[in-house]
Amino acid sequence: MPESSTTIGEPIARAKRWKHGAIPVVGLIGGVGGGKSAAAAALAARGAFVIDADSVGHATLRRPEVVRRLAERFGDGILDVDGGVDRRALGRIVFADEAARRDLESIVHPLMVDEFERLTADAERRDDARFVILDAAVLLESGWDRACDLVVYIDASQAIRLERVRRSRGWSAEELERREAAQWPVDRKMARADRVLINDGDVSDLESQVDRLVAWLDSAVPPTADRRPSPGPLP
Ligand SMILES: CC(C)(COP(=O)(O)OP(=O)(O)OC[C@H]1O[C@@H](n2cnc3c(N)ncnc32)[C@H](O)[C@@H]1O)[C@@H](O)C(=O)NCCC(=O)NCCS
Ligand SMILES: Nc1ncnc2c1ncn2[C@@H]1O[C@H](COP(=O)(O)OP(=O)(O)OP(=O)(O)O)[C@@H](O)[C@H]1O
Repeated sequence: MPESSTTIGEPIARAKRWKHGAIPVVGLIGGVGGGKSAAAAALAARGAFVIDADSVGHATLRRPEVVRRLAERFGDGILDVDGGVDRRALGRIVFADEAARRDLESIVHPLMVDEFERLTADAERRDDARFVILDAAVLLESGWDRACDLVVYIDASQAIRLERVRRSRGWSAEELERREAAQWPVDRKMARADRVLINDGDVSDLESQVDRLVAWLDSAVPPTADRRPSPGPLP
């Protein structure tokens, strides 16, 4: 009997085709409130392993050494009654002052990147994850796209985004503007994307585009230096 390269019952190692392993890491970007997290939830329901950068950021703010460094830099006014970081108070400072935001990012981003790497390695080890989604509004601004294989942009008009964040988060137009001013213009972000999903309709419309995105991702091949996938809407 010919010698088999694998033993029955032994998992067949998946080939490392992408930057981190057998499955691609897909960065999810878009304007504030455009629906990245909604798209990520639909992708998770279709087998994606989702890394939510906002949640990773929130967990980082709970680390005692981070709380201490932030209080040293921004004062005790950013602490809540329990001595944790009051995100509203910190947000008021950093979305009004670029130097302050850069200081916050220099404290939390390196720790967030460590966590992205840890979670990505976890996902690559699992055999049930179809791809990794890194849902991160500031993916391009922070250079995190360099760790991604592909980038997908979730588009929605400014008016729709404002209506959504007003309803879901109680944000004013000024709050949305302050956060947008801290990010690249939407056109610049979209120009970097390999694929664009239009999220101006209802959730079922978004989900049908996510179905097409998943089919496209399943057949995607790693881009090379001289060959990126042609950017544009889904087929
Ligand atoms: C400033 C903080 C305390 C405000 O907390 P808050 O609960 O109000 O907002 P949350 O973290 O949920 O972010 C909501 C949205 O704000 C925008 N935003 C958050 N941080 C930034 C930033 N550094 N630059 C630009 N936009 C940002 C994004 O669109 C994000 O999706 C918090 O956002 C933070 O610690 N930011 C630094 C870490 C970071 O860059 N996180 C964003 C990862 S995408
Ligand atoms: N197609 C849609 N129809 C109705 N509501 C939607 C749709 N897409 C997103 N929403 C809602 O709009 C709000 C903002 O969406 P979401 O949180 O996904 O945006 P985001 O791009 O992740 O925002 P951020 O930039 O702050 O991370 C949420 O309450 C979400 O449920």
